[in-house]
Amino acid sequence: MPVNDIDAPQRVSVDTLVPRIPGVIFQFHRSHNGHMRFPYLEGGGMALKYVDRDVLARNAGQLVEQLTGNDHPKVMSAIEHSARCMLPLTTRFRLPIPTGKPRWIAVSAQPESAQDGVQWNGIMMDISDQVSEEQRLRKLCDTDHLTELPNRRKLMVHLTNVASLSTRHGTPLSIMMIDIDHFKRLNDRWGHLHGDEVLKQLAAQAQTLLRCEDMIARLGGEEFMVVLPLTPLQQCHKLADRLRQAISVRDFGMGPGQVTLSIGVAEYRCGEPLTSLIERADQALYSAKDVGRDCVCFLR
Ligand SMILES: Nc1nc2c(ncn2[C@@H]2O[C@H](COP(=O)(O)OP(=O)(O)OP(=O)(O)O)[C@@H](O)[C@H]2O)c(=O)[nH]1
Repeated sequence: MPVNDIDAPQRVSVDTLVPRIPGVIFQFHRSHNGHMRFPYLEGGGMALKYVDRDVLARNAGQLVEQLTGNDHPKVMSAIEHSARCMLPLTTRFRLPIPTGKPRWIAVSAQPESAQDGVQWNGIMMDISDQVSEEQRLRKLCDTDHLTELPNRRKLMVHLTNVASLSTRHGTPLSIMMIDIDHFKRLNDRWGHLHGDEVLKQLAAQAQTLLRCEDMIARLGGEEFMVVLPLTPLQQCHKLADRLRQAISVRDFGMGPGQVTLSIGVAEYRCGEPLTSLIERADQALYSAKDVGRDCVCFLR
């Protein structure tokens, strides 16, 4: 018997191994007329429990049509692109599960020309835990930990998107720059923890006054910004004043009138750099401070 026989590769049958792996190995076929099927689909893990392999061997159309949200067009376009360019198919989708939350499935497959169409050989893995972790980390990156509002980073991404829509469709877009007046004094008198509480309550109240398509973010310190799509300056000014008023009469545990806001508002000018828009709102905010605080200003 050879000395190193123990290191020799063991013979394991594929039939024994494949059902034990935490994923699925498959062949997927799409014919020229668009008919899709899985001639081979084997593996382990929980995702396979919820699919009928005999049905999928004949017709995978039903499975693809079950996909929710934008997963259906996303998967179809990934298949199309892979078939056209003969490049690897790499995508992810949510597999609906009858008994609970959909599972996130990642697909990676290599295409090859086949009789009557294209065939892919590949793997699918359940990546639900990984996706949950990604979502948790993304939320952490995008959120202000004290108020739980979106932070500056998240707001700038959002503002860039809505400004681009506004330019494309010629629709109005306004922003508010909000700053709490004499916040240092408030902290000094009532303590930093009470200051934190004011920031939290202000954030919560502002959200109740805004529409769901508006976004309020904490830029840092006692400064906030609101992005209001489909809103001209006059309407933004009115809303800012309503917010200013609501805060000025609120108690915050110190008696009314202790917390007031200065707000600068500005409307986006089609195609201008975002820095110009923010600069205008900032200058309007400085004007509000200059004229005595607890008011809303815009630049003429
Ligand atoms: N409690 C609390 N205070 C904060 C936080 N972040 C920044 N601040 C305080 O906010 C205060 C801001 O002070 P200033 O920039 O001088 O502004 P202000 O006192 O509001 O004066 P005006 O803006 O001119 O009305 C500072 O004392 C900061 O320490 C926070 O997360 N919590």
